[in-house]
Amino acid sequence: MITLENLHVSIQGNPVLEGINLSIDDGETVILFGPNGSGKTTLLYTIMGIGNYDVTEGRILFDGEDITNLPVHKRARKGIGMSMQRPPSIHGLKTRGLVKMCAGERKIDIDTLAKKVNLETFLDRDINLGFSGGEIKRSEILQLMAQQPDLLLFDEPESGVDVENMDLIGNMIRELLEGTSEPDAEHTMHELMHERKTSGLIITHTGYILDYIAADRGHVLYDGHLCCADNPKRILDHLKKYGYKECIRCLS
Ligand SMILES: Nc1ncnc2c1ncn2[C@@H]1O[C@H](COP(=O)(O)OP(=O)(O)OP(=O)(O)O)[C@@H](O)[C@H]1O
Repeated sequence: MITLENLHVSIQGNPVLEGINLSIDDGETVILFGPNGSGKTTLLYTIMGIGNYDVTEGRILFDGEDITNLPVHKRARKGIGMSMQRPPSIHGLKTRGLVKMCAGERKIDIDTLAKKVNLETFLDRDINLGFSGGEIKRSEILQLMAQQPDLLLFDEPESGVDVENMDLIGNMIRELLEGTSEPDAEHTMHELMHERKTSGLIITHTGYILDYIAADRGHVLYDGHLCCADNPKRILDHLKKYGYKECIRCLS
């Protein structure tokens, strides 16, 4: 699905990511931990192609194609979608309009989708304008439900979300990653899981999202370097017990 090869990224001449190697296969979900300022958001934005991030070395392959220099809309069309930590408000663009744009050529029932995330009364409001933290996250999920990307990037889906909204958002993220298929006469659940193509890369500090999804692998991004590859719940337990300072020992 996606491969990052020796990715070096700078912001205004300052190196932020230094030699990231990461592969995410079809249907795989990867969790990214890391202290504040370690470069996690930079990594997701660089994959999505948003902002002024300079890839100074290395490349990004999506389904085998080099997308390192593609603009964001082309990456979105190829099947990459992102939920930002703090998406901007857009004056003059209604939520309904943006959701429609996200769907592209796909036929969707916007009102029915909006109902699933309790946003049916928000469709005619300017995107994110005056939305609460939880409403912004639900709006991001709604856009992804319309887009149906093959690779989902989530930047801290739990931030600013209360427990009830976390339940809704967690379940919707699981649905986006794992689909809604139920086993039937022809397909076992095991077969359905292996037919799954949607992949995910999810940044989390708290790990709450791990209560909702079956993540395959976790990594820690420390000071622009990727370290640690393990079961994400085990990484989280270690981080709670020993903090990020232990990561320095793995890097050295
Ligand atoms: N537009 C920018 N201009 C200058 N520096 C930036 C810019 N964006 C990010 N940085 C810097 O790059 C570094 C990595 O930031 P990034 O947001 O990727 O970290 P993060 O790991 O996502 O942090 P957090 O967990 O706090 O969200 C930080 O030192 C940040 O200040």
